[in-house]
Amino acid sequence: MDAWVVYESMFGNTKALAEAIAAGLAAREVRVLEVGEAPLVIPATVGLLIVGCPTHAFGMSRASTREEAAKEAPHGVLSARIGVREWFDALERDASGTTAAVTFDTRVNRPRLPGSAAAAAEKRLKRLGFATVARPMSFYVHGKEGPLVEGEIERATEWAAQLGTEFMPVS
Ligand SMILES: Cc1cc2nc3c(=O)[nH]c(=O)nc-3n(C[C@H](O)[C@H](O)[C@H](O)COP(=O)(O)O)c2cc1C
Repeated sequence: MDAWVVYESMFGNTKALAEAIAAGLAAREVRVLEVGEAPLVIPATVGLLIVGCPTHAFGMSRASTREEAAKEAPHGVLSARIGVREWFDALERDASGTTAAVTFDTRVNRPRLPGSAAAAAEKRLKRLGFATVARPMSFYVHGKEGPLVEGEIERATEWAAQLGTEFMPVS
């Protein structure tokens, strides 16, 4: 079984976590895919789908929030074409209902700021028939453009290692 890590990222923080998560799943077949490049059908060989996105306006990004982000990125944003929301709009349902799926997001490190793109993404995956198997996870950045709060890369690697042990045991 393979694992896919599909991410959306404007300034690179969510991408860095996606790569850390792939590292945490070491010894398994892992593909890291930018959401604009991610296929619209998840092959049956994928046993674990991990989807990550930045929190924008208390939820998943929209074209308007990505445009806002682009204004603050003179060299352009990484996910310039679509976000996870639009990918879900086009993604084929999981007919088997057995593909394990987990979501994560990035959010600013401000106490009591509500809203999590990962929680919204989990709901969409459930409606698409995926078997959401772990609670949505948030990782924190210092400001809109980052950087990541110290220790978040390591926390992401450890989180992925636990997911791997639980849902993709290496025989
Ligand atoms: C338009 C816009 C709206 C945002 N809204 C929120 C928000 O509601 N809550 C939050 O915690 N962070 C918010 N942020 C900060 C993003 O979560 C942050 O930019 C992101 O986590 C950085 O990850 P990235 O580099 O992968 O894009 C917002 C950022 C932008 C650009």
